[in-house]
Amino acid sequence: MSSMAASDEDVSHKSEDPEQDELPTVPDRVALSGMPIYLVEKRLGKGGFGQVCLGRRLQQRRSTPANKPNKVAIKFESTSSKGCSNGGPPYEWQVYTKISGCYGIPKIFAKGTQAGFYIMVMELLGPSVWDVWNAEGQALSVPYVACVATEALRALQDLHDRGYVHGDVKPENLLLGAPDTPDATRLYLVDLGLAQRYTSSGTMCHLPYHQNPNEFRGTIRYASVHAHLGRISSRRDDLESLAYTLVFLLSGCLPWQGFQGEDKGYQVCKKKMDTNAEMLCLKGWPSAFRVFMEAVLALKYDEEPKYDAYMALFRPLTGHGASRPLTIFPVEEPPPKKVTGRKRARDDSAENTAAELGLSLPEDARKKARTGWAGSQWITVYVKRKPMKQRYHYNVNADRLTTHVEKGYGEGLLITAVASSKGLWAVIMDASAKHKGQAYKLTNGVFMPRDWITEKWDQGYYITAVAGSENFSSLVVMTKGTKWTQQSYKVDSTFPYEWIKKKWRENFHVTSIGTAGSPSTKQQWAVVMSRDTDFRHQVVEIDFQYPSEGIHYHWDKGYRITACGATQHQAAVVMSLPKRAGGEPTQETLRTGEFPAAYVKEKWERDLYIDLVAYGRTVS
Ligand SMILES: Nc1ncnc2c1ncn2[C@@H]1O[C@H](COP(=O)(O)OP(=O)(O)OP(=O)(O)O)[C@@H](O)[C@H]1O
Repeated sequence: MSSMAASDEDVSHKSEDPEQDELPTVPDRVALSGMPIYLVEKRLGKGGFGQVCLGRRLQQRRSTPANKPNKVAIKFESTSSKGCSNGGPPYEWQVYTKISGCYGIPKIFAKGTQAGFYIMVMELLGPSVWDVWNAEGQALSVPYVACVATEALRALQDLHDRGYVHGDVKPENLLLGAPDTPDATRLYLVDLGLAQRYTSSGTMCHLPYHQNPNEFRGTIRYASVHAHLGRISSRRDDLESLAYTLVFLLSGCLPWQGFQGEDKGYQVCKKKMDTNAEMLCLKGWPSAFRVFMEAVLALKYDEEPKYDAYMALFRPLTGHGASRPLTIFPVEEPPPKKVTGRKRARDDSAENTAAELGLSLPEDARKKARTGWAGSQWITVYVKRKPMKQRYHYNVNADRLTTHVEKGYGEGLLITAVASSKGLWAVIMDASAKHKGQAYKLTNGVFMPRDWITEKWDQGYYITAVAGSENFSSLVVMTKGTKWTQQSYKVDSTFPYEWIKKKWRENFHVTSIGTAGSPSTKQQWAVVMSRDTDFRHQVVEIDFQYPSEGIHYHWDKGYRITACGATQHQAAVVMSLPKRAGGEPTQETLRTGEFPAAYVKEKWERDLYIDLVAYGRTVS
């Protein structure tokens, strides 16, 4: 079973030296009911929670029944291991039972307990693709990697059809068959410790989308960006991990290797977002690898991957007949085309296959997919309201701010949203709130002026909007007469999701988000949470780009955006369900390079008013 966030940057990452291991001593023979006795011989491998040993049948038979072979692999997991759920057998057992017979998954002959171990007797396999990659000088040929691709895809297709995602696709979990057997060139997918259902077991419907930022499962090097961001697993995640695995096997490295430190996962995820398919797939490679990568990176949460089309991309690269490095799933193959100029024709065929199979992304979709460069934009959120007066000011210098705000106050307007871009301020004022008073503070180089905020809290004001600039100056707006009964805020260099979860349990909800700093300084988030709001439930969507997919998903479920903020690395959106169901306001969002002055007037004509504004990273 894999650890929660296994780090695997070291190339020589598996020690097989028994001197260095502190693993519990396993029995020297295994006798499970219905099975012959197996003598336990050398250790074949070990993982986070268990060890796998060779088992040799005590009384060997010349011809053995397929379900009681002479040699097996025996996986031992201590009954007190953390990997065993609620003191019961390892979770992986359940998964193996549910998916038995799946293509490319090793056979399980027996499961049982003996001498303080959960024991699983399984089909004996050979070295992993990682071992082969290492033995071959840390790079594998195109035909070899194309075979790995087709076989892994076929196995994943079957696994996904059974309602499971693997959750940890990587070279170490792709094993060849046992050496010196007819299966020695077959590929198997092992380690189902992180496998999860992505459909409900009863209805087989796709599980609803959800993001739990900070929750990570898998292996950092190969994990999908969605896994890094805590989105619940779906089929696209296995395919993204497979795409990274293929690049690793071909090139010998991935651009995000080498990050260290506490925020390694964050740095790796950011680098993945900053790297597009073209950057990963080197120029001389057949285009199938790039086309596959582009297609899987563009998959939606519940979209069914086009496995057959992906396999069709790689098949022509696997070689023919006996020259093929691995056995691949047999399909009727078209005769090889007669071509002149071999390399060029091969590349064209991948592009053509992609187009025929609907894999090529149209140019506009390509632009929306990971572009490989980070860009900041204005995010404005509009809400439908009864006609009212609204004013916006943008590119406002600190010296001019008071003049604009006091003028608005004179007209009976209050500040409802603020933002900062390139040292200048944006302020939205309108007549929507019927509050009893407002105060604001513009600081110079101090993000969130604690003393002033505390003083205003004592006078019955609550923070209703906040923004920060690159040099940590901040604009804090506090309003009197909200229904809230208590307020708390947190300033942190990473998005404080754990703190938010704790406060949710205390009946607080996020009511404002502000950010400050720049990539050259430290970036900071300020999240304000208030008690007794009108919200019933909240979710957070956070990404290294504007989290459109999550926003649309939650809009459909009745959630509306009620807070948003962005640093120059990430954008976060908080969406809420109101306590009173029904009547959710119409909401629209806009992302623009410049402040959307021209669009705002158009929106006003449709009674859509700016509700929230932020400036920060929206593009990857
Ligand atoms: N059927 C098998 N035949 C031969 N070797 C095997 C077999 N299954 C596993 N191994 C070897 O044992 C190692 C550990 O197996 P596995 O990944 O299933 O254990 P794990 O405890 O779940 O590991 P991890 O913590 O890395 O996820 C594998 O990397 C592989 O080298």
